[in-house]
Amino acid sequence: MRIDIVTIFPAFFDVLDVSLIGKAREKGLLDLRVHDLRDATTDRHRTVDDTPYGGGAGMVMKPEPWGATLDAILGDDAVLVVPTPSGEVFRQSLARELAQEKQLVFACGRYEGIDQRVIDHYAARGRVRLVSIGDYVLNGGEVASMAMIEAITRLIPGFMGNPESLVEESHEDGLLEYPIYTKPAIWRDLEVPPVLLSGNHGAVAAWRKEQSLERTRERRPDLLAD
Ligand SMILES: N#Cc1ccccc1Cn1ccc2ccc(-c3cc(N)[nH]n3)cc21
Repeated sequence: MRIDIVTIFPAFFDVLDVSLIGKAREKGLLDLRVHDLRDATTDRHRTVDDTPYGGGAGMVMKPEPWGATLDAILGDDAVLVVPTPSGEVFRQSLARELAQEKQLVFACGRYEGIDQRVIDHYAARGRVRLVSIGDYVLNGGEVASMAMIEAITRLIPGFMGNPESLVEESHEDGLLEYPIYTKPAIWRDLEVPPVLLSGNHGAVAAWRKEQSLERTRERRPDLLAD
């Protein structure tokens, strides 16, 4: 998979050189490129924003630098992902869907957002997804893109050392994951549930399923509503 990130803060993504994403890049599983939007500006001040038509507070990102940058990097079957507070909510199902794509391009806006004509132009020529990571307002698209990139890339075959660990995670089966424990068997007078020490795999599986259901009922009843 190829992932392109367009941002005015390219250094924000230096962290993607480490951890599993860094290893996936070394293994050739992931071709990740970060682009500085200001490199597509043509004025001395490398201007990327201007005042909004119709008035109002804040600044709007100019369309020209976006057009020049996206024209240069968008492949024919790329998906342009635009983080925004006013998008569809990012869930595990969308992470799984986007993990199947050949190229994702993340457009990280700042200020009050990107001139609408950029979205309209590329939506008329290809696939654009406007995506929110939750009902709260960030200062830009970088944090949202980082969260989505981590959720997506960990689903790429060969990315995680132990693919089994992906199966029983929260949200993979529509439920929250069960409680987990490791040694020691007793810690500060707190014991590990005896079933987990029983060696009875069937009983362990049944207990874990019940725990997932109970946890989901308590914390996220919305996930159980049809
Ligand atoms: N747009 C906008 C906007 C609108 C009003 C006030 C502040 C902003 C800041 N902003 C600029 C770019 C941008 C990108 C994504 C988010 C974002 C995503 C989620 N889930 N929350 N916030 C915010 C972003």
